[in-house]
Amino acid sequence: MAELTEELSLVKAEEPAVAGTDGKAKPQPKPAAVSAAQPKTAATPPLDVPTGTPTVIVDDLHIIYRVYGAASDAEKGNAVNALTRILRRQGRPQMKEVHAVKGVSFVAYHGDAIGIVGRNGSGKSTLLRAIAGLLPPHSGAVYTDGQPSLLGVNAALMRELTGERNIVLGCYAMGMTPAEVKEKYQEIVDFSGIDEFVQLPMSTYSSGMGARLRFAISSAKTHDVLLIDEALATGDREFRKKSEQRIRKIREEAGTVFLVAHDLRVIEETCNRVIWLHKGKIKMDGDPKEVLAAYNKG
Ligand SMILES: Nc1ncnc2c1ncn2[C@@H]1O[C@H](COP(=O)(O)OP(=O)(O)OP(=O)(O)O)[C@@H](O)[C@H]1O
Repeated sequence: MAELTEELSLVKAEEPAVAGTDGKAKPQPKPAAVSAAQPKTAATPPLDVPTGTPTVIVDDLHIIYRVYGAASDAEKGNAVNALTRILRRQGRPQMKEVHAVKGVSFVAYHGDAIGIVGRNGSGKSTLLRAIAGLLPPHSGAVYTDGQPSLLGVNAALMRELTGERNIVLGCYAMGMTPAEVKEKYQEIVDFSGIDEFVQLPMSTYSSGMGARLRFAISSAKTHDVLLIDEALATGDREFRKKSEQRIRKIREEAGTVFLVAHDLRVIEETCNRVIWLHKGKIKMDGDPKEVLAAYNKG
């Protein structure tokens, strides 16, 4: 570990607070500046907020994916469609648009842990990626106070490297100094529970072990805005309990946490607020018990 830290001390962290993951948001205005531009409120206003100043403002956000070379069902290749296109002098269908987030607005505050629920394809991951600054809005805007860090199931740890190397690299990627990495190393190993596997390449880990290590690395640092996409879903009960405590600690240290998980228990145990997305729109936003009860009803 000591040699590794030394060896890597030459590596300069250029992108602080990336959570060992994949991105960084655009420059963000301070809450005082943005609070004046209060966005339209969500369908149902949150109940258990605010505990502090706004950290994230999502204002009438629309995200559209453009899939090139894709054809809609109506355009798919058959003789009639091909002939129609020839007669209309149109080329092959080139592009399909997927309107994944449709006019979403809400405000998150310091100390909020917000669960995002919704069916497959409702836009949860897209919304998180947009808050992290990884997807440009088609229209509308996202303002964040502080650096959002996205921890996703596919967070950029390297499978061919050992857990040890990934911990060190991940910590550097989050902007820690060599001394901080040394200090945090054992805590990360202990929290992840991967024990002696830390010396083996991550390609030998089960998906649960990989997810636990990613969460342990990312949460070793205090984040202004931590975005977690399903990372806790593969943990066992004991790990979920530990993660819950850590999320609480991040909230106490004045951060804001967003959590996407299909396991509603994780959301209920961890969050003080839940946003229900349906077909790219907010269907409900408020107290976890109320929103989850309505969501479960369908
Ligand atoms: N890279 C992409 N290119 C084109 N369309 C995409 C892309 N990523 C997501 N989509 C589409 O955007 C919509 C929202 O997807 P998204 O992954 O955000 O939903 P989700 O609620 O996170 O789903 P899940 O619960 O299955 O993870 C879906 O219709 C999906 O097919």
